[in-house]
Amino acid sequence: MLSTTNINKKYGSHEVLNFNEWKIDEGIYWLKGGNGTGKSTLFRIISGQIPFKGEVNLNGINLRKDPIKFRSRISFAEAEPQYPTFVKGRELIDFYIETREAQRKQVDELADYFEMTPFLDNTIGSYSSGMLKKLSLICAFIGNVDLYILDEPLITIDISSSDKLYKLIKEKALQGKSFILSSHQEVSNDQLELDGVFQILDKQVIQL
Ligand SMILES: Nc1ncnc2c1ncn2[C@@H]1O[C@H](COP(=O)(O)OP(=O)(O)OP(=O)(O)O)[C@@H](O)[C@H]1O
Repeated sequence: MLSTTNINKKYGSHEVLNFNEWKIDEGIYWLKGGNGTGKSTLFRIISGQIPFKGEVNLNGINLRKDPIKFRSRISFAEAEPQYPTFVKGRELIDFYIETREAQRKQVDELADYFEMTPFLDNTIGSYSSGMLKKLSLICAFIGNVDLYILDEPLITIDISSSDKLYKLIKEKALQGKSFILSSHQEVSNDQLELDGVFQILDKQVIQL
């Protein structure tokens, strides 16, 4: 479903990633790695957010040749989401509904599911860090994509929200959707049945 070849990423002269091949089939994957090893960088590369050397393909769609189509098949939730503080939650969600051509009913259900509906008419600047994270997760689940990339989805959200997130991931996986998530917290098989665990080590993605 996702394949990468000859990936090289440098910030100035600082080389962060350098590997030949990394592929995943449909499924749920956990990407591990210590602080600063390059997880967010890899996520930004495979979701088409930053320049890099190499090739990325998703279900036959090449990121360089068909960037708009490629991005329409991926959802990326940043580890530390940043939005303009004066924007209301609902306005951000409306933007996603429009750009992702999603059904409002599906989104209303998602907002209810994560108990965010009462806060959607407040500005994002008034949100707690957990509320902000939940809003970013709701946005990531808006629309219909093939691959969800969730960078540290568990940070700042409470246990009940984590359980809800696991449940949602399982439901989507049953519908054929794939997930790559990073987490410094252990992801056990009771919480989520993983199809693979990877780690970034010495600029390479290795399977554990
Ligand atoms: N925009 C940037 N400009 C310069 N260096 C960067 C930039 N983004 C990341 N880096 C550097 O690239 C390396 C990898 O950072 P990255 O954020 O990808 O790591 P990470 O594995 O996600 O870390 P963490 O677990 O701490 O979130 C770090 O050394 C970081 O300082």
